[in-house]
Amino acid sequence: MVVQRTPLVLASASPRRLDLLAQVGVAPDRVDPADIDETPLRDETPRRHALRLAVEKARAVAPRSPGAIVLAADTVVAVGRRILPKAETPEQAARCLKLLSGRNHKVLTGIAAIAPDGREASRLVETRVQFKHLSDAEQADYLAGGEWNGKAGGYGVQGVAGGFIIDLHGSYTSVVGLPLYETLNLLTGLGYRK
Ligand SMILES: Cc1cn([C@H]2C[C@H](O)[C@@H](COP(=O)(O)OP(=O)(O)OP(=O)(O)O)O2)c(=O)[nH]c1=O
Repeated sequence: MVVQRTPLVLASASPRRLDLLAQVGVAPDRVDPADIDETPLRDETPRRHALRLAVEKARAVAPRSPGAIVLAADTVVAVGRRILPKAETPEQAARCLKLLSGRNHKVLTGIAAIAPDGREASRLVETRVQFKHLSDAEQADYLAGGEWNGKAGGYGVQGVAGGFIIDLHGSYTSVVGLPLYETLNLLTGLGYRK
């Protein structure tokens, strides 16, 4: 008897998430980004926000992917209780860099998966990141480079900003957008086989 493997759908538009899965030999059968409202709720903590959005993204895509496991994630950068935006303009990125310069922040990534039988699993992964002090010239150079575009908190640890980081406690892959250890556990728990 041939046992069919369950297809995997990645509910994300982030090329980083696809690359991270490829790094561990997971190739989604389909990529189907979720289009949901990502505005934080009033008084929502960064942890709750990242987890809620990951679950909502997975739930948005699951109805159009019968028979598949649907995987989604959400990454948020937070200073204290303050959620930084996903930078879409140089002004937003500049405000983020100023705030992150010379201090600690947290990167919260929520991951969620839904199995074909409707079972749901989710996790929240927290990483503490310490940035060095960034001079005005360093901030201007980084902004000119454009790597901040579309990234939570206006930076990408996998690029030039990797050189800003004094200390990182937690999951590096979670900061890039998908915590691989926890994601593999989640998928395996729902019956996914490579
Ligand atoms: C902090 C940080 C974030 N990021 C990225 C990961 C995510 O793509 C993005 C956070 O936005 P998300 O809303 O988590 O993801 P997305 O909008 O890119 O894709 P989708 O919602 O469809 O899944 O920031 C990095 O690439 N490097 C980093 O160091």
